[in-house]
Formats: sequence, C-alpha cells, structure tokens
Amino acid sequence: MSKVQLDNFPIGLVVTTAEGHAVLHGNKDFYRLCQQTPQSLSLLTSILTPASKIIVESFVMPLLLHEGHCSEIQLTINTPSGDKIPVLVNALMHSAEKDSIYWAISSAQKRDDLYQELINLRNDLEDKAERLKQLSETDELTKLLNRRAFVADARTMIKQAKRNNLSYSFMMLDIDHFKHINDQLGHFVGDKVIADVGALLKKYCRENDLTARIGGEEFAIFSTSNATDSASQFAEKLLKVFSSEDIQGLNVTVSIGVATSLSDDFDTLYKTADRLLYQAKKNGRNQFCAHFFT
Ligand SMILES: Nc1nc2c(ncn2[C@@H]2O[C@H](COP(=O)(O)OP(=O)(O)OP(=O)(O)O)[C@@H](O)[C@H]2O)c(=O)[nH]1
Repeated sequence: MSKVQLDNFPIGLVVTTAEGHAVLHGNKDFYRLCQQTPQSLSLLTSILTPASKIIVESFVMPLLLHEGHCSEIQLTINTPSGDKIPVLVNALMHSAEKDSIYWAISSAQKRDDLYQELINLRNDLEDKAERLKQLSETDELTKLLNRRAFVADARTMIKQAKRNNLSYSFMMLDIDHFKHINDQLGHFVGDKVIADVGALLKKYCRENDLTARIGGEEFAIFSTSNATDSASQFAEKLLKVFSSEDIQGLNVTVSIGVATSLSDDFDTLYKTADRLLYQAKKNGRNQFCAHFFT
C-alpha cells in the first residue's frame, strides 16, 4: 500500500520496531492526533504518559509476544501543548519477522465524553427517582410520612418485630377541638398548628419510630419495644409535652389511642387504636386510652 493510501486512512497508523519502539512509518492521522511530525518524534513510547508506558511494557508487549496482537487498549498520549488525549490502541506484531509492530491508534476522547455523559445521566436519574420516591411517601405540610407509606412500612415492621419477639404499638393522635382553631384563626394558622404538631412529634419520637400524618389533624406513630408499657409511657410524655408547649400562641392539646401487641395484624391494631382514640375524646380529651393484646 502506498504512503498516499495510508495517509487517507481515517485512523492513526504507525509502524515501530518491536524493541525500543522506534517509529519507522506513521500516517497523517497519527501525527495529527499526537501533534507531532516525523522529525519531532522518534520513539512512540516518548509520547505516552508514565502510566501508559507501564501498561505497554507490562501488558501490551507480553501479549504481543505471546498472542501476536492485542486490541482495544486504552492509553493516554501527552501532546506538546500539554494536553492529555485518551487513545484506543490495537497492535499487531509482524508475524514473520517479529521485529516490527503495527499500531492503529484513534482518539477515545468522544468515547470518554459519552461515557461521562452516561454516568451523569444515570446519577441524575437516580437523584430524580429518589426525589420522586420521597415525594410519594411524604406529607407535604409536616414532612412526615403520609398514610400510604406509613401503612406499608408498619406492615414490614410488624414482620420484623415478630421475628425478634418484640412488642409493637400503634399510636393514633388527634388534635383536640381543631375545628375551633380553624374557625377562629383561619385555615392558614390551622395549617401552621398542624405543621408544629408534626415537628414536635418528630422531635420526641425515636429514630426508628414511624411518624406520619394520616389525616387532616390526625397523626400516627408506630414503634417497637421490648418493654410492654413503653408506648403508654410515651403517650403520657407526649401529653405533657403538648400541655407545656406554646403552639402558634395557643394551648394545643391532643387525644391519643394506643394499641400494643406481640402478634396481632396491622388492621386489628389500627381499628383498636382508632376506637381507643375515640374513647379518649369521649372521656374528655387531653388524655390517652391504651390496650395491650395478650
Ligand atoms: N387547617 C387545616 N384544617 C384541616 C386540615 N385537614 C382537616 N382540617 C380541619 O380539621 C377539622 C377537624 O374537625 P373535627 O373532626 O370536628 O375535630 P375537632 O374539631 O378537632 O374536634 P375533636 O377531634 O373532637 O376534638 C375540620 O374543621 C377540618 O376542616 C388541614 O390540612 N388544614
């Protein structure tokens, strides 16, 4: 093949000695890629970064001597202008004499850029998926779990608690006379009260408790414990917290229903806590009613 024909190949082609890698011939594309001329470049390895030189000596050369060829090796070229260009290299040992190597070298810059773009795209998608998941599980006003996420997580927690022989409690909590707050101060203040109640619950719940807003002014807490009366103690503590806190300049109280079990299913606990909450309201509010299934 003539020199003109080699120069027309849209890829860098270069022939070197097998030992020392002295450049014997190079086509136009090769010199353009490494920003060199036949006069300025005598050794192919002189344009490689130190790491790429090690790859050539410890991997490419043994492969060429053993197999006669190697393909798709990524190396990095240092250019005279100080740039580092990633290149894709295929090499072939001259089969008869084994004294020269044929190299095909092309820029891998676009491949690297594309790869990086794909990584960025994947990270972006993962972030968006995580954000969507959070949105679908979170109550907007309080940033607590919403009802759907709470129910799903509580069912999972019941299975774990049963395996570990722990008791589990469903606590349902409702703001007392909330309609008065709305009627007297407006829905905007009502919303702020709901948000403040949510923040207080979050503050006093343990990290492993599930805390949710499951209705307008209705909240739920699901917790596990190895002490059977701990949910009642916690309900008592919450009543004290609410009676001592100033919420939007108001004295807000809550009523609580607590159902604790070692074996009952979620729906049974839910219904029981709901009934006990109603009982606490009926008994005069600002109190809790509890039941422990034996
Ligand atoms: N501001 C606000 N009000 C809400 C929201 N969701 C429900 N409400 C209101 O909460 C009030 C609940 O009233 P009721 O169910 O009668 O209960 P209550 O006045 O708290 O009385 P008891 O629960 O019996 O102590 C209603 O007026 C609803 O309109 C909300 O997201 N924001």
